[in-house]
Amino acid sequence: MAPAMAVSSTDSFDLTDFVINKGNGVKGLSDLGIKSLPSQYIQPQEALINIIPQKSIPVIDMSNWENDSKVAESVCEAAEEFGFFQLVNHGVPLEVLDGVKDATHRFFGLPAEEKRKFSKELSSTNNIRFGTSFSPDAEKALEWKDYLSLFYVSEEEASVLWPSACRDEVLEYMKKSQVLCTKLMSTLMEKLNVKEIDESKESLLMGSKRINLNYYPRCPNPQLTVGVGRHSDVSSLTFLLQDEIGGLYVRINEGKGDEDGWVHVPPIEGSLVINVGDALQILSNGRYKSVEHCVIASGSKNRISIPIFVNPKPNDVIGPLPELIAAGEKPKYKNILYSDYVKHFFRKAHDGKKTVAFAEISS
Ligand SMILES: CC(C)(COP(=O)(O)OP(=O)(O)OC[C@H]1O[C@@H](n2cnc3c(N)ncnc32)[C@H](O)[C@@H]1OP(=O)(O)O)[C@@H](O)C(=O)NCCC(=O)NCCSC(=O)/C=C/c1ccc(O)cc1
Ligand SMILES: O=C(O)CCC(=O)C(=O)O
Ligand SMILES: [Fe+2]
Repeated sequence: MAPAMAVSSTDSFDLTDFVINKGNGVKGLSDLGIKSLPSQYIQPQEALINIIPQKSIPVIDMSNWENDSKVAESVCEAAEEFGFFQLVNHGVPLEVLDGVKDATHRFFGLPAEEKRKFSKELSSTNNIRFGTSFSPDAEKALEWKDYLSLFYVSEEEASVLWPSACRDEVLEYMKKSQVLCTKLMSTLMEKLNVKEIDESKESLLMGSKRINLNYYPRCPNPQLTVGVGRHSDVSSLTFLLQDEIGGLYVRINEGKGDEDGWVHVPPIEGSLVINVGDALQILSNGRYKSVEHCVIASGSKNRISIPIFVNPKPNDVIGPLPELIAAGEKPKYKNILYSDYVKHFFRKAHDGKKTVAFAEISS
């Protein structure tokens, strides 16, 4: 449980009650105009990062996708080498991206009592969760982020249960990004000699979707905390839309001495950031790598981001694809029920790339 706290100026203030139970979130704290960071948000030194300013992740222009096979080649290379890249001219209309960003601001602008209706405690379904930090019960230090997480089941369910402040725009964004998703998955599979995405592959690669609306309000001491701690996603692929503020960092050359460090993912108007998640790392037997990333807090601006996590279905068993094993590869991962993998991820605080060890075959 997050420790009970006292804001230095108001000793009787119960932070857990205000932020978590009452649904004010860190946005509520920021809106109070607090001048210093409450102690619960102070992260240990190792959570803070060594930044390499001269390096970056690839930016790929997809305008020539149909006529130039080099574009698809760059996507596969970026997924193998970096696990993270940005796409421009990707075909998802810019109005749709703007629409979902506006809708995110609209949702977080609602009064706390309205947002709290979607909290774990009050929501009528586990498929919708408004919350703060990542896993407050498991964390030694809290993260400076509020979120709304929506697990997609059907249009019908969404139209009844999702918040009306953002529902239509979120659904439109999910729908309009589907073509891009299928294109990227087919290309990544072709490179592994998996020629056809049949029904069972479609399920493993993109059988379920979760979309998060993330809100990182202005923070009084941004360098002492994090927006999101170091983690890799448990998805197969993540499509991330960020606003113009910046703050997302990706780890490159993990474990390679001086080269090991973090690079910024600069906001590019109209772009989408794509990253490989643990499920695709496991399915590809390590060929595509999920990569650690984190978000630093901003001292001056309220930032939003909107990841679509494209995942296996919760009841799928994931493991290295049979085509790879048939071609003689030694499996690096066990077969594991995807929902068990995700529960393992959600049960602990963010801890870099450690989740994937849950599926590794020990040598
Ligand atoms: C196992 C799931 C996740 C939940 O199943 P459930 O048993 O019906 O639901 P529960 O509400 O009992 O959730 C179990 C636990 O998971 C956690 N959890 C349940 N959703 C959530 C939730 N959106 N948020 C953060 N905890 C949650 C939460 O800890 C919760 O415990 P508790 O708080 O005690 O109820 C199930 O939906 C499932 O298998 N989903 C598969 C598809 C899926 O969601 N994949 C995850 C893609 S998300 C991803 O790649 C990255 C996400 C991410 C997110 C935040 C970050 O900072 C960084 C990364
Ligand atoms: O806000 C961002 O840029 C990234 C968020 C993220 O990594 C996540 O939600 O998994
Ligand atoms: Fe992430």
